[in-house]
Amino acid sequence: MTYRAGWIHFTNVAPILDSLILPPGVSAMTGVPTEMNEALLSGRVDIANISAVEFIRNAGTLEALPDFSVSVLGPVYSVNLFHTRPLEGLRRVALTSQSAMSVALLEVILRERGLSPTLERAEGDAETLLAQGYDGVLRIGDSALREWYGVVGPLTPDTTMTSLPHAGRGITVTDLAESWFELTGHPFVFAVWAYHKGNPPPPGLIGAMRTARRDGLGHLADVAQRHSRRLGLPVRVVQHYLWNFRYHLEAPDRLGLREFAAKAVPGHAELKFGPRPGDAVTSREPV
Ligand SMILES: C=C(O[C@@H]1C=C(C(=O)O)C=C[C@H]1O)C(=O)O
Repeated sequence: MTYRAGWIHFTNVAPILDSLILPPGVSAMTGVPTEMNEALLSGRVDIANISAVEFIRNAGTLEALPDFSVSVLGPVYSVNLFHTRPLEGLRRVALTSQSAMSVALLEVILRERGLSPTLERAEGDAETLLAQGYDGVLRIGDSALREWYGVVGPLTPDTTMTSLPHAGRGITVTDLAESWFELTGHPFVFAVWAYHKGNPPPPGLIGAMRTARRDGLGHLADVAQRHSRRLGLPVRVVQHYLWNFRYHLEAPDRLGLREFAAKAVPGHAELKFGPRPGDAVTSREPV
């Protein structure tokens, strides 16, 4: 029987997915985070990189690969609240329906600051929605990265990219992963690769994913070059964006994930991960 994989195909997963060669017996489809969350939970796919908050909410039935994540320590550049008033003055915030994780993260950040603006689902780019009367717009993924650069760019050759939140054109960009770091000092885990307990991916798929990640991270300049053309962004911006991610769900990432789980989904079931590379079950796989 075919094992069905579902991939969120944002640029931040390119260092893993671009050179992935699926082993025989594995199929793949792609979509935005909320589509992949739904596809995994409804059983239309067997494994997917899903919003970490859905993994936490469904921890009773799901398990995650032990060494794969989309995480950052500090700014992420592509999970952004674009706003025209200070956070304390926000009244109406538009939320993208593509994302579960960023909405849950925004709720935690607002709650920690004692803020409770009206949150509404609304689609469109940040500047259009701001012009329509929203004073905050939450955006994720490639379009959020492009819109961030549209607000703060162009970077000059001596600009460093380490001082968010950024502002420009009357708009402030609050990077939610940076807000999380300021709040907790932990990395923020956006995605994990989850599957239903009892239905783990074939070892050949996990091995192929590890090989692809090693290849992608080893050739990051090429990945950045390719995607900078597609995104219409300078190569150095895309390269910085990509090398800033943490793809291995290491101990600090797990700490951040657990901290987020405690804040966002109190009473959740224990988070379960598959065997780590080197454990008996996967010891035949390349690491
Ligand atoms: C950092 C990002 O992470 C993605 C954002 C997700 C979400 O918002 O639900 C889910 C998976 C991540 O890969 C991004 O795409 O901007």
